[in-house]
Amino acid sequence: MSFRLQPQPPARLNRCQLFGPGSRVALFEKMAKSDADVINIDLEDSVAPDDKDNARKQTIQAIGDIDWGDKTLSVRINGLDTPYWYRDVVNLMEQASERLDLIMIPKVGNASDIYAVDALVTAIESAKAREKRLGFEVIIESAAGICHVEEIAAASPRMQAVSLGAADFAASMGMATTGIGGTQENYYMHREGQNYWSDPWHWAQAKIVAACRSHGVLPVDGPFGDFSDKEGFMAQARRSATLGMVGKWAIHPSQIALANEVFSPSDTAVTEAREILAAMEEAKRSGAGATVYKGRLVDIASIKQAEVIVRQAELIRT
Ligand SMILES: CC(=O)SCCNC(=O)CCNC(=O)[C@H](O)C(C)(C)COP(=O)(O)OP(=O)(O)OC[C@H]1O[C@@H](n2cnc3c(N)ncnc32)[C@H](O)[C@@H]1OP(=O)(O)O
Ligand SMILES: O=CC(=O)O
Ligand SMILES: [Mg+2]
Repeated sequence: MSFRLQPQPPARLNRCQLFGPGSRVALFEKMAKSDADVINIDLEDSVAPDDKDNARKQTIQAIGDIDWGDKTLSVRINGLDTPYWYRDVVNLMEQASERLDLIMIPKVGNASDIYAVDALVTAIESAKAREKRLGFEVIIESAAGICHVEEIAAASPRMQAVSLGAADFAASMGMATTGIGGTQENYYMHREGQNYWSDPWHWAQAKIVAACRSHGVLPVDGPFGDFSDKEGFMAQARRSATLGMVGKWAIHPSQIALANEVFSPSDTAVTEAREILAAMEEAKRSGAGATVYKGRLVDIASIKQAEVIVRQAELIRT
């Protein structure tokens, strides 16, 4: 127990982050018109090395030219282990319009990675008299990243969100799979002739959620590679939402509606949350700390649970 209150994460929607390569300009308008809350233009792994300069130029142009509406606009820069990242940051900060909201830093391993990017961004922001403070989101996708996730979440006041990147994470951990997220064929318990599939991503997700919630940062589930498997995507997203994550990436437009559905509380859930708050108000008036709602215990902790759902519903409505 701590006397410090848990900080609130940024009050913005992050149900779906739609990715598209910075080298595919034809996708930008489609991304802008989509129903995703966050747009991630990628300069990293979906862009071939020979295309990096061109993708960066096109991305900078599109940030200013395209009407991105009220979406959160983010660019994924290259990793700090490449020769590209500093040029990504310098050119974005010197040349892109202030419409840019966030940069996403991939493959972060510790708080010093964030510190290095923060130092560069802060210097350019000041030199160029940029008025809007750029935010950061990062991907946890390595063994080092998951070991240091708490210091990473706390590394800068610019930090807004942390995603789990299942593909690189699996590679870094030496996991025996080429799948990106979801159920893994060989990860099961066996009992009395039956196999029961378990969730290999669970512990990493729970660790990310705890680090984010401790430091007022949004926890997000990353990519689900098989975009033909809608049920698999939904199952993965529902598990993430149940653990406390606020959204999931879409690597194809067919995944946007699925993510929005899972990460928007249903009308029934919102009605129930409001009824719990009303029941607790009534209990408080009669001097009780606990009461019964639909045959089950609700108490002061239930108020906080219900408030999470009501707050989310209000964000969607505004
Ligand atoms: C592990 C990681 O790091 S994941 C993050 C990095 N990866 C990415 O950014 C990849 C993002 N996704 C893509 O590049 C593409 O969706 C691909 C390569 C997977 C598939 O692309 P395509 O073969 O063009 O897909 P498909 O033919 O099914 O597209 C259907 C429609 O959706 C459009 N579309 C495809 N991808 C996107 C996208 N990311 N955003 C918006 N629209 C898109 C297509 O232009 C097409 O539009 P049309 O009907 O007007 O012609
Ligand atoms: O960058 C994302 C991943 O899954 O790797
Ligand atoms: Mg990755």
